[in-house]
Amino acid sequence: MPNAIPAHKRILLKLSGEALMGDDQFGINRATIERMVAEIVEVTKVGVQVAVVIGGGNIFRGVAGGSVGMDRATADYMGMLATVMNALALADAMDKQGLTARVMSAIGIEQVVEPYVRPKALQYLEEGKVVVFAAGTGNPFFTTDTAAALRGAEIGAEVVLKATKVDGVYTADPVKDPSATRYDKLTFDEAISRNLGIMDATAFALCRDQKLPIRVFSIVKPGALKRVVMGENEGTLVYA
Ligand SMILES: Nc1ncnc2c1ncn2[C@@H]1O[C@H](COP(=O)(O)OP(=O)(O)OP(=O)(O)O)[C@@H](O)[C@H]1O
Ligand SMILES: O=c1ccn([C@@H]2O[C@H](COP(=O)(O)O)[C@@H](O)[C@H]2O)c(=O)[nH]1
Repeated sequence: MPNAIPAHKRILLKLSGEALMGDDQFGINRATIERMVAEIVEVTKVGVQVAVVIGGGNIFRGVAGGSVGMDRATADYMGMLATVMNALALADAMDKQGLTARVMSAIGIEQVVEPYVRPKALQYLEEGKVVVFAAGTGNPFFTTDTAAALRGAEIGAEVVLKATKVDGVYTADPVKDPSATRYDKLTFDEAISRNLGIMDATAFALCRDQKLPIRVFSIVKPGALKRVVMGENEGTLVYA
C-alpha cells in the first residue's frame, strides 16, 4: 500500500528548460507546461512546499552564443533572461491551475518580477505559495543546476529533484549511447570522478558539501514527481 505521508516537507525542483519544448524545436509547448504544472499541483496537495528553479535551454544557452563568437558573459546574461521568460510562463500556467506562484529573479528586473530576497522566499513557502527562482545564480559562467543546488541549500530544502528528459543518471549520456545503464544510486564523488554529464560538477560539489541529496528523474513520465515525493524508488539518487 503506498505511503500517504510525503517523504519530504520542502523540495527544490529543478525543471529542465529543454523539456518545456515538448516535441517542438524551440520555446515553450503549452500542453507540456500545463502537464508539468499539473504534476506540481499533485505534490502541493499533499502539503509539500515547492520551490522551482527553471532552466533556459529551450530558448538560449550561453555556450551557444560563445561558440559563434559572442562575448561569453553577455551570452550567459541572455541565457539568464531566457530563464526569466520560462519562469513567467510557468507562474502563469500555475495561476491558471489554481496555484499561487511568486517569481523571484537573481538579476534586477523589478518591473517584471520581484528580486530574490531569501527571507521573503521562505515566507512564501511557509504560506504555501510556489516560489519560482529565475535568472539562475545571477552570475555568468554558471548553470541553473548550480542555481538549484544554491537555492536548495539556502532555503533548507531536503532534496533537489532534477526533473529532466531522461529517467535517471546513466553510465554515459543515454541519448548518445544506447548501451548506457542507469544507476539506482551513486555518491557525489562517483558522479564527479566519472564525469557524468547529467549535471555540472559545480552543482554536484555544492550539494555534496551541504549534504543535500539530488534525485534525477523523468518529468516526461506521468506521476513520477509525486512518486518521488512520496518516497518511492524513482530515477537515481545522488548522495554524500
Ligand atoms: N550520464 C548521463 N546520464 C543521464 N543523462 C545524461 C548523462 N550525460 C548527459 N546526459 C544528458 O543530460 C540531459 C539532461 O540535461 P537537461 O537538459 O535536463 O539539463 P539542463 O542542461 O540543465 O537543461 P536546461 O538547460 O534545458 O534546463 C539529458 O537529456 C541527457 O541527454
Ligand atoms: O547561474 C546561471 C544560470 C544560467 N546561466 C545562463 O543561462 C543559460 C540557461 O541555463 P541552463 O542551466 O543551461 O538551462 C545557461 O546556458 C547560461 O548561459 C548563467 O549564466 N548563470
